Amino acid sequence: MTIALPRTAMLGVGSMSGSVLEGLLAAGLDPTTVTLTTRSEQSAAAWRERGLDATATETDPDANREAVRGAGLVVLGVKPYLVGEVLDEVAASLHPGAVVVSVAVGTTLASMEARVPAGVRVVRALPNTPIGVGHGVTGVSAGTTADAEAVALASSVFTASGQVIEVPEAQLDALSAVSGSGPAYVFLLVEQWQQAAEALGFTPEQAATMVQGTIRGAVELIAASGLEPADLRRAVTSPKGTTERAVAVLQDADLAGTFTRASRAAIARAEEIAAS
Ligand SMILES: NC(=O)C1=CN([C@@H]2O[C@H](COP(=O)(O)OP(=O)(O)OC[C@H]3O[C@@H](n4cnc5c(N)ncnc54)[C@H](OP(=O)(O)O)[C@@H]3O)[C@@H](O)[C@H]2O)C=CC1
Ligand SMILES: O=C(O)[C@@H]1CCC=N1
Repeated sequence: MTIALPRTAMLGVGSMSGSVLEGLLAAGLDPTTVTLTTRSEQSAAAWRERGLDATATETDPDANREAVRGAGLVVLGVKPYLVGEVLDEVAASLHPGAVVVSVAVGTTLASMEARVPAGVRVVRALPNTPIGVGHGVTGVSAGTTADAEAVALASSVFTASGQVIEVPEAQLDALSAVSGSGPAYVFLLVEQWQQAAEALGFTPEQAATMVQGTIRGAVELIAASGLEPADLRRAVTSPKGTTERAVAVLQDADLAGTFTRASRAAIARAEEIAAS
């Protein structure tokens, strides 16, 4: 698939929107379509080395304003506390009818719409970093002035390299608590499981092969078989066998309750950010 976008400004291109950009480039986006800004010259230089047009605000205070001039699509990839500041900075330079997409958690559509001129359409997106390798999961919510065309354009940025779920904004913090933060939960599981394997006497390399290979294989098996995870689990768990004992220990840990508590903690933090 090759993706075409209107002239696009990406303001802030760190872990998250940098992964979005990687996904777009892998999907065939013409790099000359995009203008990037970062805070530091070091980050901008790293993108320029890859042939992209990138300017740092620390060397050019007009970088964000220049980037959005004439852009039909503006992607905000800065930390939540900077979204308002950056929008105030660029508002007067935004192209009438531009679509502004923020990937920030806890920064509401209302707070962004209040800062942009009439006619500028705002969309929120909550992607996750695997988008950089073609496996993103992104939640998208439309602002009050975002029409179907704006949502389709915003969504195309993320479907280029993964799946998109459109949800009302009221559900976006919860979606973020599942799939936005989710890669961190999986990386933690991998870390802890590899530690456990090493404690059984395996080398770090052997532990990584066993744990990461098993996770990849199991996820592929869910997708390829079309079966429910519970059915596949039962197929591994021989009655009176070894897995049964291990799974009983894991079930004692109340994983569902733990995931629910973890998600609620993330949602509470998103609400704190929105209120700040
Ligand atoms: N990380 C994740 O997995 C996810 C993050 N998000 C959201 O993504 C957003 C960014 O987070 P993340 O990518 O982790 O953060 P990073 O710190 O990795 O990236 C922030 C980027 O913003 C740049 N920046 C800072 N100030 C300015 C400015 N005034 N003008 C232009 N660029 C600026 C930074 O430049 P420099 O590199 O020079 O510092 C950097 O490129 C947050 O709002 C977060 O809520 C959403 C979902 C998942
Ligand atoms: O931790 C954070 O705040 C961001 C939002 C979701 C994932 N990372």
